[in-house]
Amino acid sequence: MNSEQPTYEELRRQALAAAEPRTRRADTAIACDRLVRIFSADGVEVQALQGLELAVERGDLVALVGASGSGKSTLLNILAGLDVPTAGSATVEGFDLLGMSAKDRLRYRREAVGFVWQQTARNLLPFLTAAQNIALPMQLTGRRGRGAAGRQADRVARLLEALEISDLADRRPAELSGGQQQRVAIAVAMANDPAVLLADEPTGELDSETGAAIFEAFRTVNRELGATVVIVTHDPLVAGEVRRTVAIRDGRTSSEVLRRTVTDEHGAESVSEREYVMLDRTGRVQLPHKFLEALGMEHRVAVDLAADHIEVRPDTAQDPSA
Ligand SMILES: Nc1ncnc2c1ncn2[C@@H]1O[C@H](COP(=O)(O)OP(=O)(O)OP(=O)(O)O)[C@@H](O)[C@H]1O
Repeated sequence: MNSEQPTYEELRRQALAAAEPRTRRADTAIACDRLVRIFSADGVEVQALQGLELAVERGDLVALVGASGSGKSTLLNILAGLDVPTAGSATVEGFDLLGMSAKDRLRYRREAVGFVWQQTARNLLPFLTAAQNIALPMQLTGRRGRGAAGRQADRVARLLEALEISDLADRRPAELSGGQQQRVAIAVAMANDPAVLLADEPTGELDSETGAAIFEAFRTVNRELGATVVIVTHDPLVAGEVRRTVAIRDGRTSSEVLRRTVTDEHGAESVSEREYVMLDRTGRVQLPHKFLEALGMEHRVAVDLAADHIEVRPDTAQDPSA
């Protein structure tokens, strides 16, 4: 470093002064830190999650994308309280998903999170009507006493209305289309007013038009009912519609796309998007394959500190032993 370049300490001071205040913990709905899930089957170990880090703010709507087998469903099952991680930490709305007692886990699954599956039939009981399916989770939490039945009926009506299915209240699942079933499923998942709604490929069995309408229903739930929503999807249309898309690669969060609406000087709105790669606590980043390929980078790269960024260059150094 020559004498005109700022020192590390000066850069650190400048960066701290310029940084936005960190998101307060109170605003975080989901926090996963170095999350590991190892499955053992027939003596073979599969590391489905390999130190995954993820923070989701309250009220956010996030899409999780990634190749088949990258760990998306494993993560969602853990967040749903259906599976327990091998190591690391995961907290959702103050519930510690590794340290919960069986009783707390049940309460967590019934009250703190809602879940929508891909298979429309899996979300609903076939012998109950839409309204009865929506009322069931409330009855299971066992809240009784004066006015409980009235409050439940009001909540069912409110959810039917929010999801625009009031006219389907008395139909059984077999009498509903796939898209209508998913709307009812979202209402069921929101019955106990959970803070977090999780969905695994909820539009996977639907045609693209119906899928877009269902995605709009998730938006409604996010906006009008205030739930933090995390959706696993393969659908690029869905992924392209949310403010934040998180990509998972090999059991870790690898990159993120953030979108925001910008208004130009003529008042015209457009969406600008920016891709970020994740930086973990040990300083590891997963650089995009296409960038590495373009510059033929592999194995070893040269890294330099500049005033406001870090430079990564192909390794052109001579091999000292050559
Ligand atoms: N119960 C299990 N037992 C053994 N291995 C498992 C189990 N569940 C998942 N795996 C393995 O963990 C890895 C991650 O699987 P996961 O289902 O989370 O991926 P995914 O990203 O959701 O894939 P897809 O998009 O195909 O659903 C895969 O290699 C999978 O085979």
